[in-house]
Amino acid sequence: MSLLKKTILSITAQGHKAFVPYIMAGDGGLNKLQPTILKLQQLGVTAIEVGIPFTDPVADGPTIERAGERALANGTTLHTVLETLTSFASELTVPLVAMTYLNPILAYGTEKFAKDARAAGIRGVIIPDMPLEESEIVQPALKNASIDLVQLVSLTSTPERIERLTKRSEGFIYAVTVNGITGARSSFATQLDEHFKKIQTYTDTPVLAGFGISTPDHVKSFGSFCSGVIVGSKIVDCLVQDDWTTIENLVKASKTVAMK
Ligand SMILES: O=P(O)(O)OC[C@@H](O)[C@@H](O)c1c[nH]c2ccccc12
Repeated sequence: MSLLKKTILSITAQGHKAFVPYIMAGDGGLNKLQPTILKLQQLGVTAIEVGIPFTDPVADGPTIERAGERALANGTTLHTVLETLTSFASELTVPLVAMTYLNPILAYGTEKFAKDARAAGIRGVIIPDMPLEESEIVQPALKNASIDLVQLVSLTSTPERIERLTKRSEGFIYAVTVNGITGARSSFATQLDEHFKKIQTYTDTPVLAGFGISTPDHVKSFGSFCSGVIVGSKIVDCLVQDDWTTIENLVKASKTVAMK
């Protein structure tokens, strides 16, 4: 079993929920990356999703898009992100998951990417613009480096597709909670619990909810019917404002969820 999957399952076995913050590497400068990651792991997060800035982030809402623009403006590249992560990889106690579009990986070279990413502490990759049918482009190289390829399941996927994505997803299943792009939201569609429970019937790989989650109450309500949550835009905002209290309260909520 992969480290990522094992890590999440050990959290749920303790009666807690996984909490995976998303950060944009290079937002505020790459010298912020090490202190931010070390502080997040100290707060007890399960894994950290590290975004690689990209010029054409089609799945991203305004908060993450602007964070990416700031990171690109100060010269952040996939290369410099991996180099920075590698410089403190020995201090990592949680697995990192890279969120990147396909182009930067292809430009870097898939074999080299997999090897360097692994040395940087990356144990999973999310590539939102790469359809399942094309995963052969990167999967063999990732497999060689023991890096999971995490699949995104959308609300509008057909049941057959959901089953296929779920069975192929490694590490965890990224279940998207809304139709649309990333960004903090105040409310969600009803009956999402049925959708999430259905996804979990196909596999023992944990299902995590992401998109829009931005309050401790969201963390608790999604956590009541899946294995945990991913929080992006809200974390990115808090980091810009240096608001660690809000981040701490979100993490705490994942440790006090009651299963329905
Ligand atoms: O920002 P939100 O709504 O909290 O959603 C998480 C999301 O930002 C993060 O997982 C992510 C950032 N960019 C993505 C692109 C595709 C899928 C997921 C992502």
